[in-house]
Amino acid sequence: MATNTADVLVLGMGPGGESLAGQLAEAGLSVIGIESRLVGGECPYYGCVPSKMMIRAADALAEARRVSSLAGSATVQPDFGPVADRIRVEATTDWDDTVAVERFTGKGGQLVRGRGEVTGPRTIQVAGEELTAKRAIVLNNGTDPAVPPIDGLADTPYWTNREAVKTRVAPESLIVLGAGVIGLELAQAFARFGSTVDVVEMADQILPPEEPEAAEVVLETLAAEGIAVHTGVAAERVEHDGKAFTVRVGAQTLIAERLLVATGRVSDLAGLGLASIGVDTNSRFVSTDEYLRVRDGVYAIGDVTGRGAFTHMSMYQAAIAARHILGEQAHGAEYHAVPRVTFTDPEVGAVGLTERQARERGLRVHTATTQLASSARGWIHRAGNAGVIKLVVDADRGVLVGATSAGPSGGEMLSGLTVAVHAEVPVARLRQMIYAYPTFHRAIEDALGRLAG
Ligand SMILES: Cc1cc2nc3c(=O)[nH]c(=O)nc-3n(C[C@H](O)[C@H](O)[C@H](O)COP(=O)(O)OP(=O)(O)OC[C@H]3O[C@@H](n4cnc5c(N)ncnc54)[C@H](O)[C@@H]3O)c2cc1C
Ligand SMILES: NC(=O)c1ccc[n+]([C@@H]2O[C@H](COP(=O)([O-])OP(=O)(O)OC[C@H]3O[C@@H](n4cnc5c(N)ncnc54)[C@H](O)[C@@H]3O)[C@@H](O)[C@H]2O)c1
Repeated sequence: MATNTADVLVLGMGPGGESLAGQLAEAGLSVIGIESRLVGGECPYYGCVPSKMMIRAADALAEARRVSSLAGSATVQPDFGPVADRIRVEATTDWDDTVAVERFTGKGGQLVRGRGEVTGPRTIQVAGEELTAKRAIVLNNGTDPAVPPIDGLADTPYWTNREAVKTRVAPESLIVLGAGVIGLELAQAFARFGSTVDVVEMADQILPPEEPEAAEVVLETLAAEGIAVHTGVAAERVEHDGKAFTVRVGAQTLIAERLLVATGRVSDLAGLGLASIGVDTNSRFVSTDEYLRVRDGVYAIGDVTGRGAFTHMSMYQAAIAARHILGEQAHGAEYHAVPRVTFTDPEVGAVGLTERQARERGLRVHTATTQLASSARGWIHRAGNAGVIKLVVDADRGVLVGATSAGPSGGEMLSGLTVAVHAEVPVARLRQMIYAYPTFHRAIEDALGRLAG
């Protein structure tokens, strides 16, 4: 068996792995990146970027449909072709990672293509070769779509996000399993292109981890756009007759041209060989310390750490781990102000704890909510003004520990709230700030005024 040695081995080149490997190579370390599919990972080829291109186009259609209530008339004839072209040509170069590979090798890195398996604290086996790390190995293997064991499903040509972003046309009809982030973002985007959409969610609330008030405003908009959302029910059987899917959900039978499975993600820790370094492979995630160390000389970054499956988390952790590997002064990772945005319309921006999470932690909690539609800007905006701001305060410390901004630009509105939660700015100081008129974010001042104390 051939051997190859480098300072650092990076297993999986998702957004964090690619970034870390590049930083270390530029700093002069020898780095081998190991990637079985595409350098850059899920986000640029199957995730964030293509889905947001779909959403950008779908939002343009929705805005055009709002013209009639504001500015005369507009005729809307959706065509998914330009979106499919943009995804293929601009976003993914037809799912070819040559540019990303050259970016990495241009910094001095070496790429080994193949499925790697950890065989010890310093060794990874890939493509018949045993690679050895002199300084560290970094795990950035990410996740794959989870497919629930629903009777009949495995034998059908269902979509996950990976097939959905490759479609050339919006299906006539679509059933989506899972009303989480992926399910809802894609359900609304396709519906705006003319697909008839049913969403099936096992939990009683859509976007289960988020505030119920935010889920409610999203649900109202989805319903107004004709999307049928079935909550608190599970699909019991799936069939495909060569043309259409039939999904049995309780007493109902749903039929559609396509079925999208968006029921969460999984990582195969056992298949990755992590038992060889003492990781519990029955667990969903790999635990790390504040410098992203699993153990001495082994780091993990990204979705597999279970700290939030977001590109910004993977990149944040990559920067900390890279500094630590280089022996530079590094701040440890903090997770009290993790921002996240669901890019539905209304967008749901959220940071830190929800009210439920804060109460589960035993905090004495005050909350306040305000509806965007009744703010000055919301009233002016009119069509598409649904939204809510919710603040969660640790009453004993007088600081925000969580906040949600659902509405038009809910993700952009989040920035001020993220600063407040991250820096633990006292609520008393936030009340003394000036909020520009008439912005959506001025509604934060209204919510602060509604807080007790
Ligand atoms: C549809 C969709 C939309 C999304 N939208 C957003 C968004 O808007 N904003 C956001 O922040 N996040 C979004 N995400 C999440 C985001 O894509 C991930 O959090 C992000 O990709 C970070 O993942 P990662 O770095 O852990 O690894 P990944 O991107 O999952 O990459 C891991 C890489 O490791 C490789 N790999 C795995 N095992 C091995 C092995 N044994 N050997 C070799 N290579 C291996 C894989 O092939 C893959 O390329 C979205 C995800 C999806 C699916
Ligand atoms: N905008 C973004 O930042 C963005 C976008 C997409 C994905 N992501 C990341 O990717 C992760 C995965 O997304 P996801 O939407 O697949 O997972 P998710 O965990 O967000 O949602 C999955 C949903 O499916 C439901 N579910 C599970 N099994 C089911 C079943 N058998 N029938 C019906 N419903 C079922 C769950 O209750 C849950 O609501 C997210 O957690 C997020 O971190 C982020």
